[in-house]
Amino acid sequence: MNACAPAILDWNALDAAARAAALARPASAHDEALRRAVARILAQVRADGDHALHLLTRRYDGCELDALEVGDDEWAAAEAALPAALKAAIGEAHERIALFHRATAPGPVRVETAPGVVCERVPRPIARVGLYVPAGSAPLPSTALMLGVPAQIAGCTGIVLCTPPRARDGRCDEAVLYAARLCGIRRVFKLGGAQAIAAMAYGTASVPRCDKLFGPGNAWVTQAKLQVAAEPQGAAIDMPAGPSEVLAIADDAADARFVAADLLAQAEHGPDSQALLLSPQPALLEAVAGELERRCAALPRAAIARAALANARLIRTASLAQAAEISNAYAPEHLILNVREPRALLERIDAAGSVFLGAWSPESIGDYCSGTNHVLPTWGHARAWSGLSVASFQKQITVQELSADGLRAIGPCAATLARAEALEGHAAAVTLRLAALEAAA
Ligand SMILES: NC(=O)c1ccc[n+]([C@@H]2O[C@H](COP(=O)([O-])OP(=O)(O)OC[C@H]3O[C@@H](n4cnc5c(N)ncnc54)[C@H](O)[C@@H]3O)[C@@H](O)[C@H]2O)c1
Ligand SMILES: N[C@H](CO)Cc1c[nH]c[nH+]1
Ligand SMILES: [Zn+2]
Repeated sequence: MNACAPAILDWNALDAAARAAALARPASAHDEALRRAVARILAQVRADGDHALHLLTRRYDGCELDALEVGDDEWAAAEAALPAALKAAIGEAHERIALFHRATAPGPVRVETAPGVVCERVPRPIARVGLYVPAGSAPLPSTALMLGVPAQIAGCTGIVLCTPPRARDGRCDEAVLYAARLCGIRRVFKLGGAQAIAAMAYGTASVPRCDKLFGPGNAWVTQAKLQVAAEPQGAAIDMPAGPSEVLAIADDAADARFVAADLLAQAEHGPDSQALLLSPQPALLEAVAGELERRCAALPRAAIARAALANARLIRTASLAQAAEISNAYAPEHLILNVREPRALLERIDAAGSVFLGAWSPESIGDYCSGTNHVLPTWGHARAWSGLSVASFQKQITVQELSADGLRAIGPCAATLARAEALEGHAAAVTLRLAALEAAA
């Protein structure tokens, strides 16, 4: 019996309820008990500031901190301790991520919409941004790059980063610190979970208050971000980036080992990760089930992957086109098109955080170093949200400038529309000037 591999479902034999169940996500980040517990943590930090942060860090991260902020000696020790090969890999990934993010950064736009009427859009960095780098089950220095690089390119000046400290020595992961420094980040706080989000949203004596919070995390982090964003005057958030998800579509050309490895790569993130495979090929589905079983057991994080595979689905579809339809309905964070003609299938895709085309584009490469961002919408939010980019760290301000001729040309249009809305004051701001121009002519 398969301890890891989920059963194979035939989509066209499922009724509507079974189909909905097959695409349902684990409700970890939206559980009512969690919601209440997170609200308590937020209130505690709001009321007691640093004192609450010390207490919550002792309770949830198992360490007693002298100072919440990483000091000079810890920065230096991290730099000294990191192996050269890891520093080089972080540097190499940084370069490619920066290359892609610079190329996709919005620049200023200027359009003359009528003679004498100039409209512009100018990007401005968000001043104070708060980045969250997960480190509960494993520190993720790659996430420090995915947050730090676009923040740096956007020109944000007040960057704060929070990441949970290690229980054994109360220090932050060395690679996270190294990646942060490479992105020009100088203020890192040893805080995790909902308390880190509260600290950055409200500010405390030690932690500066931020205008917008970024980064993925577990259910505590995601729920805390949703709650602070819903408060009046609360910090904005990037997106609800919760437990990792992958959906693969594969045909008979796919290597079952590659497909299974891609599913397990996301399953090992956490017990609430979700992995789906859609294929019209029963033989491939069977082979992937076998590979999942074999490979899951061999992973160091087998227990986590096994728990996540309880949420996994292997689904037989009538065709690749039907697989694309199901994928669009699910809107996965990561979509792998491991098929003979991935570009053709991509044409049918309209909702996914990031797409990986063909046999040689493993999802893990996007997690680390292809150049795209790995902070992506989960939970179906890819229907309406995009992954992080430089634009996420900016505001886009529009500007207009009219010459006298420009106002003469388009002023009557505005006055007519204003009167249609019974806003005579709006119309007067235009017609007064038009009259002044006529008088001066
Ligand atoms: N969507 C994305 O772009 C993306 C990217 C990377 C990682 N992820 C996800 O991020 C998550 C990382 O989770 P993690 O747990 O490893 O690290 P984490 O840093 O998100 O969470 C650890 C913190 O959770 C808090 N916590 C844990 N148990 C608690 C409890 N019982 N009560 C209150 N607080 C508690 C602690 O304060 C701890 O510091 C995974 O789910 C992974 O899938 C998503
Ligand atoms: N797959 C994660 C996003 O869902 C990102 C990540 C970081 N490290 C490895 N993977
Ligand atoms: Zn990953």
